[in-house]
Amino acid sequence: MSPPPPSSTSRCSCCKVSFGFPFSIERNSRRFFIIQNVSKPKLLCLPSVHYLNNPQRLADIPIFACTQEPHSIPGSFLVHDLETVHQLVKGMNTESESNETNMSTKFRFLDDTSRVVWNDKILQALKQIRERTLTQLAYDEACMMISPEQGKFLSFLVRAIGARRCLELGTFTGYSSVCIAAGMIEKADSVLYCLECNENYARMAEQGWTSANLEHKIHLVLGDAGTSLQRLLVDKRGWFDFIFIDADKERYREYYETALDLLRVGGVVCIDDTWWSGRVVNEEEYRDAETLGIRQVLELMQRDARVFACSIPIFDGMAVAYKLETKPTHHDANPFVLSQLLNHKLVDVEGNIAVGKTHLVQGFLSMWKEEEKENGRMPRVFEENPNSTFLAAFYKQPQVFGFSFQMYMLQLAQQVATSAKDYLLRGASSDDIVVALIDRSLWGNRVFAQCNFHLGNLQEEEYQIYRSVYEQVEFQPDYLIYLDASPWICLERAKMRGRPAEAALQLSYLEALDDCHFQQLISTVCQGKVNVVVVNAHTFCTPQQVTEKIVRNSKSPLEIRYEDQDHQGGNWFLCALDQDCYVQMAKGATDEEWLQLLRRWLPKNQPTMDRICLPWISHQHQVPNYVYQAYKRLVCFALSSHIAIEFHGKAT
Ligand SMILES: C[S@@+](CC[C@H](N)C(=O)[O-])C[C@H]1O[C@@H](n2cnc3c(N)ncnc32)[C@H](O)[C@@H]1O
Repeated sequence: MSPPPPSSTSRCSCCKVSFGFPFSIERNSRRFFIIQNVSKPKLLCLPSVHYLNNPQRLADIPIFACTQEPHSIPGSFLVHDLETVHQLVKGMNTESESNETNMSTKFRFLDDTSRVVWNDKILQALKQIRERTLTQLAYDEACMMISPEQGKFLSFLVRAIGARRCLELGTFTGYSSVCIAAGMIEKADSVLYCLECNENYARMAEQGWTSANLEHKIHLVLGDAGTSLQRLLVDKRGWFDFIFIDADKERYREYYETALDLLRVGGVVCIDDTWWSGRVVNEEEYRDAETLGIRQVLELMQRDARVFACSIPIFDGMAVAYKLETKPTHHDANPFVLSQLLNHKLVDVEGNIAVGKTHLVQGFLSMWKEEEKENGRMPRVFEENPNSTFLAAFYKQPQVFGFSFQMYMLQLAQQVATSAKDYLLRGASSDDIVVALIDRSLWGNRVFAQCNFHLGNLQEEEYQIYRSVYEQVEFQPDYLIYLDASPWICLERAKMRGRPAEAALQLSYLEALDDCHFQQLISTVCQGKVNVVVVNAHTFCTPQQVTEKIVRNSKSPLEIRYEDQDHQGGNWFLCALDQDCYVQMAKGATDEEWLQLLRRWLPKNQPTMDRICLPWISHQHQVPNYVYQAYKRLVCFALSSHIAIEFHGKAT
């Protein structure tokens, strides 16, 4: 029998059965073809890669036909020509259905070996999931499942890298999740997080997990995958061994970027449907959001120095990438930041004296050096350079020089702001990279004035004069990068850099400054007019770390809420620590240490931490100094980690 003419559907003249053969790769990405006119429904599985290569030669397409799971079930077999398919459909070839020798020897080999990991319970559960999905859902929906050979491949990958911490985006009715969980090594803390937004699908998946006896390893996270990923980033950065991306294609690039953040070095990310029935390579005809989404992620992976990636021609295509150990380089972090986020922007870097602002802006500059070569122009740093004799005199006799020094600094800060704005204005229509970085601006100037007022270095009338002049200047940066470190650390750094003018710097002054910075930071975040990025600077932070935070903040701004009433839940902080611990935290803890502390106080079963309640404490409250210092660091840690804060007991 000669092959039917190319069309997306054809009807067999003798048996009147409709075949959904994908003659035209552009039109049909379907992978399963149910032949209906037979006693039991049959499944034909056409690996799309074959018709991608040679869509017209149907006789060359291997067609797997079976009653249950293709390739995994005894009795499935390989059909090499259409004639056999026709015979099958007409019931003329029942013999071959039970003839296992017809099965591809390669697939049999895989089946047998995978049995070690996939026990009968798993196989049975997979079969049920596939059947349930095909019978209970519309055909087009059911086609979203990965194929059995992909399932095995996922299971294999997971086992090969010894994955214990896995994540899946897009769970659907549970087929791929069972394959992944089945491949995970058996440890008490092995876990697969499944992100799915459709509750109906998730319930079906849960049935499958229970039948496969895997429910104890799987944690369902219902909701939008993008939002769930942001929550996971709070405390699961670099944590996952394996991530499978199979949710909405439009957002593949975003998912891939976040997945890389969540993945440990040596971890593997796997992306499904990357061939997309050939549409990804047909740019002229296919510009829909899904195809573009897949194309974008592939383009990114091709030039991504963070991974070793490869494309697997299995089913509708998969891309697999292994996360390499990379030193943060100029190349990693900034192309996006430069072109998409910071270009033509005013970026204000703030923080206490000696917290590491200059270190950071210099880091930014060296990161941009390559661009300078290409563009002939480069981001500029603007900073105040006060007269060092005057500065030293102020540190020695703050009450004498307080007002005059503050007004002098205000005038310098205004000049700096004007130059930075001019620079941006001049470069407004330029294609060059134009970023104005300010190493402390009017924002910080105001903090200093307020602090000197509180310390009695400025009189009431003097402070009023300062404020009336200050308020005449309009200044609003696009980004405010706030570096937080304890006053102890700032003092040590000031001593280390050994500027003569700072020789008389006192811890009490740095503490008072820290307090005023903190108050102003909270109120700036609450006002929500400026994009604030908070960074834990207890160790010098790199431009790459800051860049990551900027990217993150641009997607979801920091959040602080107030509750008028005092709330029991917020008081844990005050009774949580012993004195040693407070002192240690007050001096500056790493993000990891803060996380450990917070985890001790969270309900055991809460998988992520995205909001904390805290009592509102200010320097007026009667708490020991070390408690207050630790408290400020904790708040800054939460902001730097994108944990939303609910303050209790503070009037708004
Ligand atoms: C292609 S299917 C996944 C198939 C599944 N991996 C399997 O093999 O059975 C895509 C799934 O992603 C889910 N999904 C789509 N967009 C999502 C989003 N933004 N957040 C969470 N899930 C999403 C859909 O509801 C659907 O269940």
